[in-house]
Amino acid sequence: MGVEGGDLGGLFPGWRGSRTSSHRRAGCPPRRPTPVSDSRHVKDPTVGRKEDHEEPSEVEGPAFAGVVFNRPLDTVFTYRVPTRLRGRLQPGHRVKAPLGRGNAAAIGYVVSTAEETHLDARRLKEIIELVDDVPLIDTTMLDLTRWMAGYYLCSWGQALDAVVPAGVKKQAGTRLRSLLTLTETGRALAERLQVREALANDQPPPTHRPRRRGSGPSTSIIDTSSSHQTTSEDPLLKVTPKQAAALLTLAGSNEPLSLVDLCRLAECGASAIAALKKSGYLAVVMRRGDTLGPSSEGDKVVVPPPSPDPPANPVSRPLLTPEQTATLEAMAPRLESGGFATFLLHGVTGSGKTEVYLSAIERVVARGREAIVLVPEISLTPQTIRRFRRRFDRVAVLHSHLGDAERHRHWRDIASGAIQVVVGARSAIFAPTRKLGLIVIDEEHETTFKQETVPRYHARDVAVKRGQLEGVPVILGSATPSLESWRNAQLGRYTYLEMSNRVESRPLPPVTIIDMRHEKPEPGRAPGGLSAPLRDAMRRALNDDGQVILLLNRRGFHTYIHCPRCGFVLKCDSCDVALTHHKTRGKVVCHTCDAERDPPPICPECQGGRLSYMGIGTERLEREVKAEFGDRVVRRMDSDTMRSSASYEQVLNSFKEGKIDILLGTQMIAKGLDFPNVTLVGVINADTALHLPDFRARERTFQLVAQVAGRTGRGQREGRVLVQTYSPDDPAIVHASMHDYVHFVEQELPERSIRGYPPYGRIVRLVARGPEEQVVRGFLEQVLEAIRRRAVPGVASMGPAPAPVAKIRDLYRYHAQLRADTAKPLHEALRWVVGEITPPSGVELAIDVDPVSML
Ligand SMILES: Nc1ncnc2c1ncn2[C@@H]1O[C@H](COP(=O)(O)OP(=O)(O)OP(=O)(O)O)[C@@H](O)[C@H]1O
Ligand SMILES: [Zn+2]
Repeated sequence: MGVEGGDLGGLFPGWRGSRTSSHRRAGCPPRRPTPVSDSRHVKDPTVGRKEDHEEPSEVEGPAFAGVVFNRPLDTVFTYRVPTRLRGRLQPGHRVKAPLGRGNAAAIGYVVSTAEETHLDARRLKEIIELVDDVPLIDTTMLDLTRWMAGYYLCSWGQALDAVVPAGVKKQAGTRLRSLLTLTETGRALAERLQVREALANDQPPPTHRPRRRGSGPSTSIIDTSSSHQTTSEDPLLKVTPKQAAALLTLAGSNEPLSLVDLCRLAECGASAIAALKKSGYLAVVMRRGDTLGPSSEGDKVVVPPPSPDPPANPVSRPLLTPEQTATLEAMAPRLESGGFATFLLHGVTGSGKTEVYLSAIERVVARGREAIVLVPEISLTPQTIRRFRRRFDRVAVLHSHLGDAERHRHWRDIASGAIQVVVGARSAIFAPTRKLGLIVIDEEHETTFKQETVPRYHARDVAVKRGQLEGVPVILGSATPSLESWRNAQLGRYTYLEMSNRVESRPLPPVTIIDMRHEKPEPGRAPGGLSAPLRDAMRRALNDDGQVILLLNRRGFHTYIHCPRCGFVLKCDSCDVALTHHKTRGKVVCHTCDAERDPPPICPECQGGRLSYMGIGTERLEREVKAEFGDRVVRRMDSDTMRSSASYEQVLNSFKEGKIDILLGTQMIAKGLDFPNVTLVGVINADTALHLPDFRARERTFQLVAQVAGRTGRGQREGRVLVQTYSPDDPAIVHASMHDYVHFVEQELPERSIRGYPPYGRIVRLVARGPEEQVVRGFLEQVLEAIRRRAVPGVASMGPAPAPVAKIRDLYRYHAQLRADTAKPLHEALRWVVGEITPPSGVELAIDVDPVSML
């Protein structure tokens, strides 16, 4: 597949298909499906089926369509559009079409239509049918996905498929119902019946209504067994009274009716209907309707149910601080009259960034526009959602745990223009808004905006591209911007806006570093747990009726199990990862593949040593804290305890109401939370990410510490922060403790620059994985050799080498890196890999452009 010449647009610059059914000739028409077989031999029962009951008119609409598929094929396939679909089929439609040697029907996306093709039309295959009544994708999304395919080195079909949620593709929450309608002959007969009735009742006969088009956009006739009357006998005489009642009922109804409804309204039985169908008076149409919630039919607008929190009227808006006002004024021209611009809003924790987003959105909503707000999944807290729901009537929240049907309904509501604000995680950037006016990315530095499966896109960067395509402003907000965004602001690509003060001039909390190298391990206490200064500070805060947050970014009880006699470390059987001891469950668990087993009684290696359990995770910390502060209410928040969003919401509510004194947990508690009574934040181990083999390890550490420190001192009361570390001199820790982003950046950037790492250079990471180590390695070596042979100027390559996590789920992993000053040469060096390179069986190759994970 994909072996013929020709290119997709963007990545594949030759492609210039026409987007509309204009009469423009497709400049370099897409390739035909390979291998080309005469469509007359396509053995598909649906081909040539009589699908429409509209009379054949002169055929209108483009005769050819370019279609892409969710496969790693960098090809736009040209198909013939069958007569019955001409004029209906549009770019953005999903279609079923024969693909490949076997001509198996595959679902693809129409990306272009054309009147002509330079290919031999007779040899082209024909589209089988439309999958959806209306196009799922608009032209902006076609452009955006084409850009994604080019930038992230995947196929256009793969990018398109990622944009449409599964629930929408499956049309979850709706089902096809078969309904009955009159055929031509049925309608003629019904009209005669009406006349006969009218005459019998001595009334003027009804004027003949023009024939309605039986099929709306969501209707297709599937059974038109219109075996026209051949008998010479007048059919009027053969119709029974019950059949007549049924015909008259349908003639009087504006809509097709279900069998049940028709029988009820006409007071007839199913046999009368069956007879009418058999005589060709009735036909069955399929129509899609909702199975839940407010119904929608065809393309009617569905207004969602009111939000659970009714908008507080009048909405209480705080008086904006001077910095907030200045920020909004700087953005005002774009908010009020549109146009693309990217604003980097660098505001310290608690400076009121969210309030700025809300006010900015109000301005675009006021002029009838919509906004998309992206937040990291863990920030989709009830607290955040409530703030949006209070200010806007129609908010759609796109959680990752939405069911398919709900997601489908949100999608339709958004597409119908019924939603003002879409708040969601990464994939909400593809929300099908009608009149987009603003995109906001909160916590723009977060790594969760990067998708780790194909297409490996970064939602922040896609957002900027979408803003550019749609001509709308984009706000990137953070207290700790990514170095990429910082540099883009320095280069003038983004407009830099700063808010350096907390609201109401609250001070940023003082941070104390505790050097754990000098903390003496006390008998009975976990080394690396609560230090004496932290215990003191906790006691003081609690005695003062303050609340405490403790961050430890490791779950489990012991984090490391080894044999002191032979040095053996207990690892997962399937992954190159040390196992964590979960004491409550009584298991050792792999945090990579989730496999768990009983802890071995003795060292499995030397069969003699007793295993020693080391390290501290949140489970052990919880026990320590409870032992120390027995009279206090302690809650742990990590993915082991927070199995549902309900438990998350419940804990946060209790904490807010002061029913919890000490909240401890992983990064889940580090971000976005806004609780005024938190007077102490303790970081148990600031170094968990510091020594990872990742050039961003320092940046991540800085961000985490600065963000969690920002959770205190947010109310009337002052807060303080204690940071336990074994690396007290590391710049990430030192600068975070001084809330000094700028100095951190100034010292970090030169190191990146010297090594050619982002934000100065661009990276593409290749990861190959497979069950046999030598095969994986050999394959990646071949790929790199081929890349090196191409010798694209400016591209440096490194590797292959075993990935830092060398095995996951029994698959060996090798990685390699390509680097260049800009993205272009990297694309050039790698573009051919998509669609052309076939890894050996069992081996997969991931091409990760702008990777955020290096492990
Ligand atoms: N102008 C204002 N006057 C009074 N209170 C305000 C104002 N703006 C925001 N606040 C309040 O200050 C607190 C912090 O604001 P907000 O949550 O918007 O800050 P933030 O910068 O988004 O915080 P972070 O990045 O730390 O999560 C909130 O409780 C908010 O309601
Ligand atoms: Zn594992």
